Amino acid sequence: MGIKKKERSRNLAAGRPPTLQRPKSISRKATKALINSHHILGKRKAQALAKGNHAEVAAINAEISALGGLERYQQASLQGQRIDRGGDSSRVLMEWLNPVQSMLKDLPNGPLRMLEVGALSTTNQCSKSGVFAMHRIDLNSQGEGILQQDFMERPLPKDDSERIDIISLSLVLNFVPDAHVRGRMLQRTLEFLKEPNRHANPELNEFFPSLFLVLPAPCVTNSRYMDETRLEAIMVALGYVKVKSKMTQRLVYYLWAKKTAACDTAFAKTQVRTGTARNNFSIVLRV
Ligand SMILES: C[S@@+](CC[C@H](N)C(=O)[O-])C[C@H]1O[C@@H](n2cnc3c(N)ncnc32)[C@H](O)[C@@H]1O
Repeated sequence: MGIKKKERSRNLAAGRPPTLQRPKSISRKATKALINSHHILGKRKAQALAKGNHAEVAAINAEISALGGLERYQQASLQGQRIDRGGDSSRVLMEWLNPVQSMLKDLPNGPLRMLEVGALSTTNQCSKSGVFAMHRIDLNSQGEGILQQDFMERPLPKDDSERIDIISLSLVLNFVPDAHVRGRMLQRTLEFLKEPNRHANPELNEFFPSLFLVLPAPCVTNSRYMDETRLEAIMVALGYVKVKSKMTQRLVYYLWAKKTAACDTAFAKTQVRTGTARNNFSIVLRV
């Protein structure tokens, strides 16, 4: 009996598609180091590209490949989503949406549409909740249910049926190496979201249409060019209002509701803090 059981589970595992296999576990320290190395190489590559230095770009690409490429980076990121390492970030979003979850299950025009940019899994909390029609994209799809697509190249919605109720940018903006592209990415979210105040229920209008944004906490707590005040000023200029926020030692989470049209305010890379042990995370907005 026992032998049969063992065989059955081995067979199941053997038949599992490779994309659904758990990545080999690496230590927290090694995960962090690998992710940091990728971010540094990404930044250097963006600088080399801006200078038109093709030899340097090729050298950096080789370094990225030697680290296992985007694939290995994504595996390291998935490690960070493990329950014992804090769980996936959409858990926080679903907690925030608790007061309206029952309403979301029974909407007259069907489920709200969620676009998850930088999706690594189809089984995180927002997917499992069953309250959203999920649309997942990533530069490098990890498998079925995730479309391989660059958000910056995603075709714009033709009509309201293609517009989105909530976009998730969880640990994506910090992955983008260029501050101008980060700004454009935030501006671009507006082009995909539905118009505000479309629901009969005011509680739903409070939460949607919206952007769920997650960043490593040091992007706002320890950057020379970014703090909470500046991030909020940028988001308000885009027409967003902060509905929820939460900071842990590692991450900062926000839910921003789209409320008004964006205004013509530009944000340059301006120093907001001094000090040597700081990072250079910034977002530049051009109008
Ligand atoms: C650190 S992982 C974040 C994964 C997951 N969202 C999380 O919260 O753990 C960043 C992911 O964003 C993806 N990404 C970065 N820029 C993107 C873009 N322009 N369009 C689509 N995906 C993008 C990368 O390919 C990578 O898989």
